[in-house]
Amino acid sequence: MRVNKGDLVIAIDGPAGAGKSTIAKMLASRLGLKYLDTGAMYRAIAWIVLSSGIDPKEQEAVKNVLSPIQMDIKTTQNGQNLIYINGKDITKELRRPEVSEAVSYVASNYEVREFLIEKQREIGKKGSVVDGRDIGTYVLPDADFKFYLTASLHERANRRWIELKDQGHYQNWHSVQADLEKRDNIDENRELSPLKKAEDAILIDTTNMSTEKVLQQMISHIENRVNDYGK
Ligand SMILES: Nc1ncnc2c1ncn2[C@@H]1O[C@H](COP(=O)(O)OP(=O)(O)OP(=O)(O)O)[C@@H](O)[C@H]1O
Ligand SMILES: Nc1ccn([C@@H]2O[C@H](COP(=O)(O)O)[C@@H](O)[C@H]2O)c(=O)n1
Repeated sequence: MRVNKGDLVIAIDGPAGAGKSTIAKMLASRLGLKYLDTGAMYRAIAWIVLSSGIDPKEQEAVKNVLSPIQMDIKTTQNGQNLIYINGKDITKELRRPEVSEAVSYVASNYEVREFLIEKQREIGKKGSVVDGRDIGTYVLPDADFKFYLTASLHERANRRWIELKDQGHYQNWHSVQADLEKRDNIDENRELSPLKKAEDAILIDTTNMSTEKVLQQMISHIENRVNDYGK
């Protein structure tokens, strides 16, 4: 384990809508670590693919969008990651339904993963909470703490439906559930670093837990191990 508390690396993985980014942001803020949302990075590539009129399933065409891209990530005061492509902030585009629909196809592309994973390792290697699908298994396998957050599909669909409604996007509840299920299915079955719980990750089923309770459970685990280590 990294000796300095400020250097800790914490990986959070799990299926879509499990609460990873909500919890990762809260944890980073409580522990004074930086937060990295790797899903936003894949979404940014998916947005570029769509904006270029490319079919997200066209592997060859998708990889060609990468070479002219300069991706920069900044973090706001409230912990949100802002994604800049060639100097332009595209963050508000990333949660569009068409991006959500395309992103898992784009994320199955070998070159896309290589391109982003190199950046993720560089940013996440010290003092960070990183959320995604393959952080504990592949991106940062030597993370000090690994958590795998999940919740029932029904509960995740409820949460996402409420979130969209609060943002003024009224979507059919069944289509929200179907989107999550489809994305999980592609993410779990792709060849390169699929969505999977790392063997040494702590599984937390958040179906009936508040965000505060999830956070408390994670913090107690971290503090117990950090304190034991210091003895
Ligand atoms: N324990 C919880 N109880 C109730 N609502 C929650 C809980 N955790 C997260 N939420 C809510 O569920 C929604 C989805 O959470 P969040 O975006 O953090 O999930 P995610 O795993 O990062 O999703 P994705 O992988 O799709 O980006 C948000 O509206 C969030 O406020
Ligand atoms: N480490 C990761 C993170 C994300 N993905 C892909 O991006 C999609 C969007 O992620 P969100 O967390 O923003 O929902 C996700 O469904 C994956 O296809 C990934 O492959 N690896």
